[in-house]
Amino acid sequence: MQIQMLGTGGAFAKKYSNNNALIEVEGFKLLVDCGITLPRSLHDAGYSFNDLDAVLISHMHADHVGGLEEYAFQMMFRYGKKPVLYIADTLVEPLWEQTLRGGLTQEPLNALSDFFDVRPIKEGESYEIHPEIRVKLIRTDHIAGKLSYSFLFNENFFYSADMKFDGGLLKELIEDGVSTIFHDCQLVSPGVVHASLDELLTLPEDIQEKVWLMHYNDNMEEFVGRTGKMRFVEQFAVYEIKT
Ligand SMILES: Nc1ccn([C@@H]2O[C@@H]3COP(=O)(O)O[C@H]3[C@H]2O)c(=O)n1
Ligand SMILES: [Zn+2]
Ligand SMILES: [Zn+2]
Repeated sequence: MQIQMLGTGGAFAKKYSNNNALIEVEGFKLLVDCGITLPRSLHDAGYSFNDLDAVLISHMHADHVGGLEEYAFQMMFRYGKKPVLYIADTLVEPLWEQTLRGGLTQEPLNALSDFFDVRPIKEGESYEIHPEIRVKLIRTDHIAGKLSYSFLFNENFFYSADMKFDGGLLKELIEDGVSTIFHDCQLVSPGVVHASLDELLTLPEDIQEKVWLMHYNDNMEEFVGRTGKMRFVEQFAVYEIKT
């Protein structure tokens, strides 16, 4: 599968767009998270919302869901379609009640399912999004009292939601055959609600070799050469992931 980051920035980054991605297999395009800057970054990458086949959501922060209102409106009023939305079953209600309802509600439209073809998925179960794209949600720790789910694609590509450092999970994933990890990274410690670079540098080198850093702040260039064996993912570059 191919992955192109439409943005690689942290929530407050201005040089880099929100940390959202496009996964593509055989022409099928899966958007991974849809933040505030996504409508612009999707356009800059040469795509329209109508080019997307589905969206997958990790958690309720605006850099991950803030572009969904425009996605819904464009699909309804410009293209006359309901986009397919994969989301944890536990986040379906919060996405509507706490995030989208204010902007999208209009008589007689007053439910998430009026705008999206909602496909709720359960943590820990494998789902086929496309014959060549399977996803499993792994609940990972981000903010107290807030659910957040990282993604395991095709049993061997781990894409972190925003998450605190969890070295035990990363070691387990590698033991289970994961060969590529895209991980959020707070460059300056403490990480607080993200994995910090210092924490990620405590990983053994054979794991670091498999780690690509994303969701970074505008000072990323100061850290080039200071990330051990880990590499930065670059906005708009296309990466081929062997799965
Ligand atoms: N307890 C919190 C909550 C949030 N934040 C910051 O707000 C951002 C929201 O998007 P994010 O990408 O999860 O990153 C969060 C922190 O920068 C934070 O630093 N501490
Ligand atoms: Zn974020
Ligand atoms: Zn977050």
